[in-house]
Amino acid sequence: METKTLDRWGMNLQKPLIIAGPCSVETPEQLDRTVAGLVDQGVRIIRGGVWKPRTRPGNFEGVGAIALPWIKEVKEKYGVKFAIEVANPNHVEQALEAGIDLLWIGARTTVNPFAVQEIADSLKGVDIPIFVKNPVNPDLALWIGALERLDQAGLKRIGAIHRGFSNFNDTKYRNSPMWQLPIELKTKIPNLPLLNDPSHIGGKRDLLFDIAQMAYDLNFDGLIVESHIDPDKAWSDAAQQLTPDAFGAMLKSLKTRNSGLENPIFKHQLEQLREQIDEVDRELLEVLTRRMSLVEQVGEYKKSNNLTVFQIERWKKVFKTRADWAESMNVNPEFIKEVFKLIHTESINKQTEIMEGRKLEK
Ligand SMILES: O=C(O)C(=O)C[C@]1(C(=O)O)C=C[C@@H](O)C=C1
Repeated sequence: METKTLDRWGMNLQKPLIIAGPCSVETPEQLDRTVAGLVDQGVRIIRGGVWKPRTRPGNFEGVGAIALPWIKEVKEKYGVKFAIEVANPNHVEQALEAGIDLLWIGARTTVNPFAVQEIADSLKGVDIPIFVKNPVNPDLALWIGALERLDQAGLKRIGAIHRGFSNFNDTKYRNSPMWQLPIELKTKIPNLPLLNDPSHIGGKRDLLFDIAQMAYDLNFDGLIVESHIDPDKAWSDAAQQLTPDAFGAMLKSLKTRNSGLENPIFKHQLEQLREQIDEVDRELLEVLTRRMSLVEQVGEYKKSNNLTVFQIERWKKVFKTRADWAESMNVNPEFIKEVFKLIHTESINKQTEIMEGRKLEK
């Protein structure tokens, strides 16, 4: 898909692009005071939820279209641009009529191709920047699919927002970052502007800085952050919103990184290290190939002696010892466990092929 990098969006946008504002627009006063605070911190694009899709009914679901004139007012008063979430063509129509500058599609909408297509159709012929949040589930194809629907509708300024993924196992984050997914997205669509949403990943104020710094380290194009003039009294997402002052302080402490290799000395050192990594990776592959050849020999033995492919006692031992070895070598045992789970799955597949005398479908 074709999309323009941020510097070609024609709105004088620079990397890092910063969007901040309340989770929900609540009252004209709350909006005005929050925007005033954020403008003081140098923020030029404000976010604010008008329609809020919530997981369960009975929670505050946004004030709705009555917020649109309030938004118009702060836009004029402070000269800011405004971004809101749209979940259906009706929202799109009202947002465009109200002169909203940027749109985003939320995580609960991205999961539904029917809904995304309807939004894309309602935007045909309209030239407005639009961001797509990742779907709630870690499904890269669904995320890309939503971006492609907008691309096919003719939108040229499309971006993505990484807000983390639902994961019942994760106790630290509200939504697990699963950084490998935005990295894969960027690898597949390098031009795509990619923002990080530390508020929804963290769910708690004190986690935001580390998440945002990680995003900067990974060369994200910017941040979208929830900020409220009085976070503890916020009608939604109270625990994860920052005051404009706290947000300003966070922005100042974040370290931006260079993606290019301007310094020739550093470039040379990096190239040398990369050459060594190439070599080590080749060795790693050779070792894996050797291991797989042994596994295949075990497979032949199991076939002639009619033994099961999966040997639970041996597998438990392999799994435990490798994690212990990792610990003693100062390598993260959780990482090694994941590596060995993958290796074991491949062993099982290879031996099953040997047993059944046929290739398994990939
Ligand atoms: O020890 C075996 O029986 C093997 O086939 C090797 C191996 C492994 O990959 O380490 C593979 C499958 C078994 O479930 C256990 C271990």
